[in-house]
Amino acid sequence: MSHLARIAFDEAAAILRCLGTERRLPATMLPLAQTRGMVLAGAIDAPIDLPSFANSAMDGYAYRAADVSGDAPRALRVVDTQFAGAALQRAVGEGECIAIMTGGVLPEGADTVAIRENVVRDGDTARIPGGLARGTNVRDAGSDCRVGARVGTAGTTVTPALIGLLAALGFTTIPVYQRPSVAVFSTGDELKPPGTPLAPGEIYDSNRALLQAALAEQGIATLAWPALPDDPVRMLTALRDAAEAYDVVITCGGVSAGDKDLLPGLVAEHGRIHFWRVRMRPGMPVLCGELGRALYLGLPGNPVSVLANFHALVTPLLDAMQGREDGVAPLHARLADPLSKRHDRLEFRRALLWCDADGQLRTRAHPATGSHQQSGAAESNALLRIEADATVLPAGASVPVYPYAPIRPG
Ligand SMILES: Nc1nc2c(c(=O)[nH]1)N[C@H]1C(S)=C(S)[C@@H](COP(=O)(O)OP(=O)(O)OC[C@H]3O[C@@H](n4cnc5c(N)ncnc54)[C@H](O)[C@@H]3O)O[C@H]1N2
Ligand code: MOO
Repeated sequence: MSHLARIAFDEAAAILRCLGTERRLPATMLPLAQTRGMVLAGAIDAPIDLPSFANSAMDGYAYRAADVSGDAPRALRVVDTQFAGAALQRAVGEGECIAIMTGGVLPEGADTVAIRENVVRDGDTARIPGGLARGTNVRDAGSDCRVGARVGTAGTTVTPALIGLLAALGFTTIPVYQRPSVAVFSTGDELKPPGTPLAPGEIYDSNRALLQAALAEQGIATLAWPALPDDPVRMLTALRDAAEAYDVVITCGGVSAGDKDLLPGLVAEHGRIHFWRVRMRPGMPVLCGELGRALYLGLPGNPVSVLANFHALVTPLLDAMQGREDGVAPLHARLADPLSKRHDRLEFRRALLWCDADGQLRTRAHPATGSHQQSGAAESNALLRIEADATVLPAGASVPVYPYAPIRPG
């Protein structure tokens, strides 16, 4: 087998970004409501001013500021009512005002709105308070964004707030990169689906559920295949089928040094290996290659290795395939306690990440370091990156952290 072996983590991440960029998925126009979490495939400029007309920010009375100069109130004649959604009714002349509702078009001539609660209405007259600056409670045309302004940039993630803005601008469809299709397989004779009885030596397949949930968070739905047995013919048949139909095939288990760790040999013989084993912990035995038309990633079977490999390597690959430029980047947090490590691999340690009362991000490594210890992962919310050459880190040191669950106040 000629392939890269035991490479540095950053080299593996760079290879995956490169493979993902080479396999960038096509752009497509999709209805706005379907695009949350996807990546914009082109720049978007505002086709109109927003708001497109000057309007009232409050329910009240629109008038000319020049008519109520000084601090004394003045009675103005109410000549009309302007509702939101109605075309402009009539102009405001000298000594006049128009009752107006929030969002109503600002009548011609008017430049200021006094809120209803501060106005004394008596039949056809309204006593407007003095002292309001011209323009008070008026939302000018283009005060949100101007026609032609760049409101979306290619490579950025579509958020609910952006969807709202684009809807306000009248868009019904936008260009986004397609999401990759991903097939997920767990492998191992010892695996049983949760909910079924276990024979001695058997365990529940938890990696498939973990991977499916992690992919679902990224908007990628996966099929639930039964776990593959450690049988080369059945493995190869299933993986080849998946490789015909999916952009990425992910397996977990069977990539280390055991007698039944068959995947490196199968991929070398029937596909191509880019690299096998990365100097990281956990997740060291990870395998990356190609099968048929699909990219292939073989994650090790230990559940925390799956979690670390998924966030550190799979996500950047999927991001690159979608042209995402605002994806995974570490935050920096201060260590609450000192940390030490005795090996020379880069380590992703499960950690608690929180924000203290001073607005400082803080982190504390979870004591669990075994890659089978899932409770430590479920209790944590971030992966703390400890560089390969670091042995001791003092309390207060700034460290990169990758959140994988919500950050709460401390
Ligand atoms: N002699 C060596 N032994 C091991 C090495 C090594 O380099 N030399 N590497 C160790 C490391 S590090 C890891 S990580 C594991 C990875 O091994 P595999 O990828 O071959 O995975 P398996 O042996 O199939 O499984 C490992 C472990 O995880 C459990 N497992 C597997 N699949 C699932 C699943 N879907 N859900 C829950 N748990 C699963 C499996 O039962 C094993 O306990 O190898 C070390 N050994
Ligand atoms: O590298 Mo393995 O993933 O530590 O347990």
